Amino acid sequence: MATSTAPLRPIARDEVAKHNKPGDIWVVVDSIVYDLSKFAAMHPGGEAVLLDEDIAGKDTTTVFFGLHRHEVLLRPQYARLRIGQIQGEKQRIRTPQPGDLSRVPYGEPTWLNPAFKTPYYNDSHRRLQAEFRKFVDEVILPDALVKEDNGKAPSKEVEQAMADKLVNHMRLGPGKHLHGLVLMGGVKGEEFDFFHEMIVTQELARMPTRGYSSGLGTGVFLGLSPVMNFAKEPLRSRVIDEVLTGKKVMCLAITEAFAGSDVAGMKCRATRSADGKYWTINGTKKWITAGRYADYILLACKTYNGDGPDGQVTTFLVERSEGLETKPIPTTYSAAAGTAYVTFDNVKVPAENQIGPEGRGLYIIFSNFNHERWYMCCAVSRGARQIVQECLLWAAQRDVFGKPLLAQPVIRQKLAGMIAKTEAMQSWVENVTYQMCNMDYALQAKHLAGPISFLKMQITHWTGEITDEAVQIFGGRGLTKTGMGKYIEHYQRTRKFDAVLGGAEEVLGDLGVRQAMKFMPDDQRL
Ligand code: HEM
Repeated sequence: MATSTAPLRPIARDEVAKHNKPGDIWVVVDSIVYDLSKFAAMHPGGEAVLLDEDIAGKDTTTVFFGLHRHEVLLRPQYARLRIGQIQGEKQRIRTPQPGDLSRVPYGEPTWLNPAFKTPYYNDSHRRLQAEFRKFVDEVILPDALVKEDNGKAPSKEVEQAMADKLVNHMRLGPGKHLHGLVLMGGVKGEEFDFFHEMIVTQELARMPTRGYSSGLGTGVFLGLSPVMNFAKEPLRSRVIDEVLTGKKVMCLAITEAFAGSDVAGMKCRATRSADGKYWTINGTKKWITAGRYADYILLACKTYNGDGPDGQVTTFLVERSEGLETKPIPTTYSAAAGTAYVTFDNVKVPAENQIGPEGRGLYIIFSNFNHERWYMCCAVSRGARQIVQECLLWAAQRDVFGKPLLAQPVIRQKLAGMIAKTEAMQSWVENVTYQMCNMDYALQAKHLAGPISFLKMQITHWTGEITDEAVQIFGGRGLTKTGMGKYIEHYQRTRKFDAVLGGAEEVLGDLGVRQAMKFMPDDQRL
């Protein structure tokens, strides 16, 4: 679709050519004639470049797309510069519409390419994907782009719209909480499987707004799962309802300055009151995503004076109350992620807010780790595909040394490696997702902890390599927060989050091998 359907005045190229001097500059971009006479003095790229003899009065389409993203032309303030269209010509460059599938090669996983077959996805997956993509493009993305820049929390309207569309329900994954519900695309809650969940995750991961996306509802599936599986009534139903309907925001607080991957090394502590009616919490938590604006914290800390031995890890639902403070931590992510340093200073928590049995906190936390890591694999592998797409488009539209960048064998070589890794990641994620669909929780815990560890380790490693190559392809633009390479800069700045969070690459590799050794037959020798 063209950038505008409004009829424009037909103008001859000869007429354009006459406007080529200071105070009188016209140019052509994709058949549209722009009058830059007044704008030239305000042009972010300077006035001089527009007065160049190859620019003023000329067709500048190739030069323009070597220097600007297409979206520049769509900004209302620049759309006003249009004065006509070259006689008999049409716009060639389409403006993507909400919900569109990418037509860039490898811009979508193969199951969304009509030429390819898939054993994993059926019509209900396709319906969900189509409706959810449109929803993301129309409702979430505009808010995400603004908030990623200004560092503010996701807007309440977006959170409410997501809740109304049952997105929070879907992000929790398949389960009884979906039964009886009709989800986007008319998908019945009962038929919702891990591929549906993967679609929701991957569609969200298309947004080039990683801080915002992290802050947006991540706490729902990180923090709410333990409440759903281990909390007692009536707390359980109240909190589930409030979080799923968007009334309250939740986060998960495990890591500390004292304990990252070494979860058992935490120092935050809860001491039981003599009458057993409440716990008093003291300590700190660090790198808590969405912590800045969370109403509820699912906290893991060590317990004392309880029924079991002192120093065991127990989980609690902590509500905002006296003595609880959340301070922003500046990270390479946008502040929209709400990353917080949390301090507990004699915070009183009622005994009924204990989640699960005393001393079983590590089990409760670990029980969600496979799902959390698999979620990250789905998201990161989809983000990598966005990087590949940016690079393919850039390499095709950018001219250097008189030819498109793509004409350089070294660039094609880089793209080949990036594409191959992206396809391998998606295929592996789909394979693991298929196993998840066909194993109950116990079998997943037994058989998939290792493969998911390797999957995450390899996906974040490859995505790191893909991002590095992307920066080489974009050059200085890949290090610049605005303009052509802004999304590459964004990914290269934030990519380490995935390699560290949810289990560092090294820890996961080690875990994967140790899990594999559990299955090593003792009756085999070389
Ligand atoms: C419709 C006409 C044009 C508009 C609305 C426009 C707008 C802009 C904007 C908004 C930027 C800031 C960077 C960005 O947001 O991408 C920019 C940068 C720039 N523009 Fe234009 N521009 C126009 C035409 C041209 C043309 C014909 C040239 C030809 C030389 C040009 C050369 C540049 C350069 C060299 C930069 C700096 C790029 C960089 O920093 O990498 N612009 N322009």
